[in-house]
Amino acid sequence: MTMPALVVMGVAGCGKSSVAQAIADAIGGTLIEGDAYHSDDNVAKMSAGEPLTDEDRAGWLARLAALLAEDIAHGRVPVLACSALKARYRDVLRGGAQGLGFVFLDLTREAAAARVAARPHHFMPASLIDSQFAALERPSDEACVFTADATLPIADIAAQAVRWMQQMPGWPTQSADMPKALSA
Ligand SMILES: Nc1ncnc2c1ncn2[C@@H]1O[C@H](COP(=O)(O)OP(=O)(O)OP(=O)(O)O)[C@@H](O)[C@H]1O
Ligand SMILES: O=C(O)[C@H](O)[C@@H](O)[C@H](O)[C@H](O)CO
Repeated sequence: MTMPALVVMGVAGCGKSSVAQAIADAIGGTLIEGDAYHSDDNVAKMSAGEPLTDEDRAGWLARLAALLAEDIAHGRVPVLACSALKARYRDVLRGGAQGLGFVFLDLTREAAAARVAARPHHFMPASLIDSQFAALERPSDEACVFTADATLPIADIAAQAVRWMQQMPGWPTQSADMPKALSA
């Protein structure tokens, strides 16, 4: 089955936005920054140090699934940065893109906390890191998942992910020419 789109997933601070951007640049894909689609209520909740519930995330995930479907319908290859912490959240996203691939950025709690604490102006407080790990269901036995060591340099993670996508059956030939920056 063709992999029509990719989600870069994991807990806060794992590098979703940075890696998704690097992959989108490498394959000529379209970046979707999932955090930009949280409701004001969700952002206010996280800013106040309260974890989101399944209910809080439901509308957000449905919107992201619709965005994936829309991009694919327009012939684009979306690369979505989205926490997608639970298996059922990933299923909602798959609803917008059958055969959706996932790059899971694996990071320890300590490393995630250090990264989030180092950017105090972001809406996500470091106090929410424990709740991120409590919610996380690792996508170990799901289809089309590449797990990356999130402590590697961003360009290396992106290069590994692009190589993984390129060996997936039916991956569009447009990604066959890997930019020099990622081919080392
Ligand atoms: N592989 C990496 N090595 C070192 N630092 C990184 C790496 N990836 C990301 N970072 C840094 O960690 C911080 C979080 O990165 P980024 O915003 O990409 O993560 P994120 O998962 O999208 O976070 P969030 O969802 O919480 O916004 C940034 O300061 C970024 O520069
Ligand atoms: O599902 C969630 O709890 C959220 O998407 C969080 O993961 C944050 O939005 C993100 O990581 C920003 O720090």
